[in-house]
Amino acid sequence: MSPLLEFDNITMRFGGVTALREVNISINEGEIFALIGPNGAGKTTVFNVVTGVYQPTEGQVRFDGDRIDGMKRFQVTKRGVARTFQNIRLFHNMSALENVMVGADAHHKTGAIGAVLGLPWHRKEEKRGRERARELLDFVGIGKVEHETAKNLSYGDQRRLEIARALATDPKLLLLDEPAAGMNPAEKNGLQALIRKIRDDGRTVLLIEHDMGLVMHISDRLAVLDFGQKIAEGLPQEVQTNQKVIEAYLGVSEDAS
Ligand SMILES: Nc1ncnc2c1ncn2[C@@H]1O[C@H](COP(=O)(O)OP(=O)(O)OP(=O)(O)O)[C@@H](O)[C@H]1O
Repeated sequence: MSPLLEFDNITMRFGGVTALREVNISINEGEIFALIGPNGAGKTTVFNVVTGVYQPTEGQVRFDGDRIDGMKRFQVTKRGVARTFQNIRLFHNMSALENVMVGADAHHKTGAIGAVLGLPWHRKEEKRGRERARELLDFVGIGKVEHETAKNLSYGDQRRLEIARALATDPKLLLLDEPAAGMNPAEKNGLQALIRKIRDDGRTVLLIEHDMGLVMHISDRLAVLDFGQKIAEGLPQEVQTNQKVIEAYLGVSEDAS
């Protein structure tokens, strides 16, 4: 089986800063794959390279068999990649339902003209969009608050809403940037179940997460970045006992032992 996402020797430089150095990552369809590493290791840069925010300085990114490095963000979205952000980015004064409907707009066929003229095709599409948004809110477990303004939702529900909005583009690959940040233990358990449900629904999940309990529990495989380099990759139990990883996290230099 060919991988869904491949990072082939990716280097990303910002002036004098090398955020990623010759990184190779290969993620299979249907996996829950985690990216971990200390602050500033390059994790968010990986997301930004995948989603077309940055064009890598060197290397290629392949998604579903095609090169996507150099594509614009909306092109990458259309190919089937969606993401959430470290800091929640919702339309705070819109309802939960509206937030998800906006997320689905990337896939609508009729544009502004259809909306202004009230064309039947557009009305049909809007109705379908509303139904789909409802399904997604139910799927992530917040169907009951569809009319609630986003800013009035609990923190955990806002995170779920962000996920629903990302799912509205019907992605093959969902990127989650620190989805458990700021969650209490009950919310984290719920999130874990939701991530599994997303995978069981036929999607692939790539997540950045600092909560090691969650990562070790939920990931099929993970990769560890440190100062822009991949220092380890494998099953959770393999990575957990890897000496390089332990040193990166504890900040022990190689010649200190
Ligand atoms: N647009 C940019 N311009 C300059 N430097 C950048 C830019 N984006 C990232 N960097 C640098 O690249 C390095 C990696 O940053 P990145 O945000 O990817 O790390 P991270 O692992 O996501 O960190 P954190 O866990 O703190 O979010 C850092 O040194 C950062 O300052």
